[in-house]
Amino acid sequence: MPATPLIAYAHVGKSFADGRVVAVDDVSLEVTEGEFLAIVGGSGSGKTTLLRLANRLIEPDRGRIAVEGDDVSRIDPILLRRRIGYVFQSGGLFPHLTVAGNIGITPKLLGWPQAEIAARVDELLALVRLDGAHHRDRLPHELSGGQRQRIGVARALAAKPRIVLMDEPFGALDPLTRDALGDDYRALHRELGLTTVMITHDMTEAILLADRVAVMRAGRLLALGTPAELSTDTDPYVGELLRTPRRQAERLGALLPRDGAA
Ligand SMILES: Nc1ncnc2c1ncn2[C@@H]1O[C@H](COP(=O)(O)OP(=O)(O)OP(=O)(O)O)[C@@H](O)[C@H]1O
Repeated sequence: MPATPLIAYAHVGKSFADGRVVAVDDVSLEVTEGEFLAIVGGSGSGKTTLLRLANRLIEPDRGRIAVEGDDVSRIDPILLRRRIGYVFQSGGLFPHLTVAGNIGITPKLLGWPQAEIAARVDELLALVRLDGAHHRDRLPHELSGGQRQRIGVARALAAKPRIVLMDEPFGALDPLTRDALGDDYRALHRELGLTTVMITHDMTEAILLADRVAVMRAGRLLALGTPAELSTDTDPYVGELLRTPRRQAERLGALLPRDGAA
């Protein structure tokens, strides 16, 4: 018997503005355990809406969504969100809470003992490669953008979720930091056995990090597959999305010396 998908969308639809804006249009999609799925697509194609339907930050108009086999409409939204880590685009940290306060917020809400929370905060800081003694008591504005995103990841992992949703987590970072964080997160995903759904605008990032890529356009799921599968997709938009990273790599290859030294 095939394993139950950790997230399953079945014919899900969501409109805004009294039905005038169709954000998600009849999307069916299953995310399997241990999978890293990237959602790509242009601005306004419905990526964030699709992601937020999974943890009930947005409610669907049509269709059914199941998480770990349970229909989400029957799970209390607060309890559901404690089961699913969520990483916001800009870190989404509480500005008045320290790093430790931010990371420990869900365990605290879950009633973990203080000592256990403190130990978990240190463990998570080490996991996202930040020095605990240096960072634990800082406020978010005392951190760099990359450090804030690392704290955002640590906070999402605090209550040991099996599923992590990420909305353009590395989009606002410089390319080197973005690359390092992407690689580090991918390693965490594997080590911790997570199931991850990540929105990105960047097809190169999607190809490098994800097992499968979902392409959204005008609320529809246009294509879904491994990068190799998508590279043979006959849809012109998908073809163009896939060709862009290769074309850029070829242009860079032609412009830069082989060893990368200027
Ligand atoms: N709360 C809302 N009220 C009205 N319209 C909304 C709302 N949320 C989203 N939309 C609209 O739904 C469509 C899909 O939005 P969504 O944020 O899901 O797209 P996206 O692909 O994540 O875009 P981006 O990449 O720019 O973040 C857009 O046309 C957007 O304007």
